[in-house]
Amino acid sequence: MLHLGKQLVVRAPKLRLSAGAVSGSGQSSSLDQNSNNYSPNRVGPNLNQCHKRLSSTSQSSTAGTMKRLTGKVAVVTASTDGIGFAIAKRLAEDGAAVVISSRKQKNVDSALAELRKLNLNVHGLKCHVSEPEDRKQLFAETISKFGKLNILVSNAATNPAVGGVLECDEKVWDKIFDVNVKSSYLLAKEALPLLRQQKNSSIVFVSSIAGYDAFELLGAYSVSKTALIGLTKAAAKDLAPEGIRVNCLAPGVIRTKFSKALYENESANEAALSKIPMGRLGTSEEMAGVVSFLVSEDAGYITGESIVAGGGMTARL
Ligand SMILES: NC(=O)c1ccc[n+]([C@@H]2O[C@H](COP(=O)([O-])OP(=O)(O)OC[C@H]3O[C@@H](n4cnc5c(N)ncnc54)[C@H](O)[C@@H]3O)[C@@H](O)[C@H]2O)c1
Repeated sequence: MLHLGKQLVVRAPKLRLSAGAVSGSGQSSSLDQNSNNYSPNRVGPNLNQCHKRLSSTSQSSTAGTMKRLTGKVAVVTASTDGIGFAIAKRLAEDGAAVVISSRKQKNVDSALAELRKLNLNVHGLKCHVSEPEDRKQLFAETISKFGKLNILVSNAATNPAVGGVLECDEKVWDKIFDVNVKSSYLLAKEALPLLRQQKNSSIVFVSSIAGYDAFELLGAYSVSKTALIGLTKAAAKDLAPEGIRVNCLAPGVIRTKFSKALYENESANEAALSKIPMGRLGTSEEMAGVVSFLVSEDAGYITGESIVAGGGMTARL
């Protein structure tokens, strides 16, 4: 399966999809329960203390989960829609100040309005990730608005054409690699001096399940996503001694406007679902939850990892 940009392709036996044309031929305590005599007052002081400790641990971890990113500042690219928007929203809900961006100012404005209605602490600007001046401005405004940077999420991606990897036109290849890979590397490189100034900084690259097993009609895109998994590992090793963690999210098939051709077409939808053991598409919010975990201190000992969130699809690889 796969999505991308204006086009979407599901890899299933004899199935081909694109946004424009779809065709395919188918393929309480256990003591409570176990003893009628149980009562906290009758089990002695040690167990009572244990109960108190457990209950205070669970309260504090709940509170920590609710606002686990308080005090952090995050930049999320391509974050006015889809998975990027959900990531920005979730990081802000978890307490971070978040800088959103997109290639179009009007998309930035409407996303900011939506997030601010929720009382979230956000700033936004136009950023085409391949433009050096835009990237420079992204970090400059992050510092002028929020004073620091702790988290970079590189989410922008493109796929201008479908086809097998060796059928890919050189210009298309360059465009895919420029946006998906080179911009991710440059964003990380340019964010690094800022991330180095903070404790517990981290980077998340958004790859794809296609990075593990190329979608046949999205060859170059898939290879670009494989490169991000490699970039994650290489950068993680370099930065681990400094305490900067680098991880990767590899979504499966996620219900965004780019996967519309799937869920709006019955046979395409069925073919896609047959490839997903959980029997449904993922949601942007589920992807955001993984990123929120990866950039939080709950993931403090995790670096160089790519987390597949694909409804069990990798179990079939
Ligand atoms: N939706 C899925 O099924 C799925 C599956 C696997 C991976 N992903 C990845 O998740 C991320 C988000 O995907 P999505 O489904 O929300 O939609 P998407 O894949 O289209 O998101 C990519 C976003 O990047 C933006 N973008 C493209 N070129 C840009 C540039 N030069 N500068 C700035 N922004 C640019 C696009 O406008 C778009 O909003 C992407 O990296 C995508 O490859 C998505």
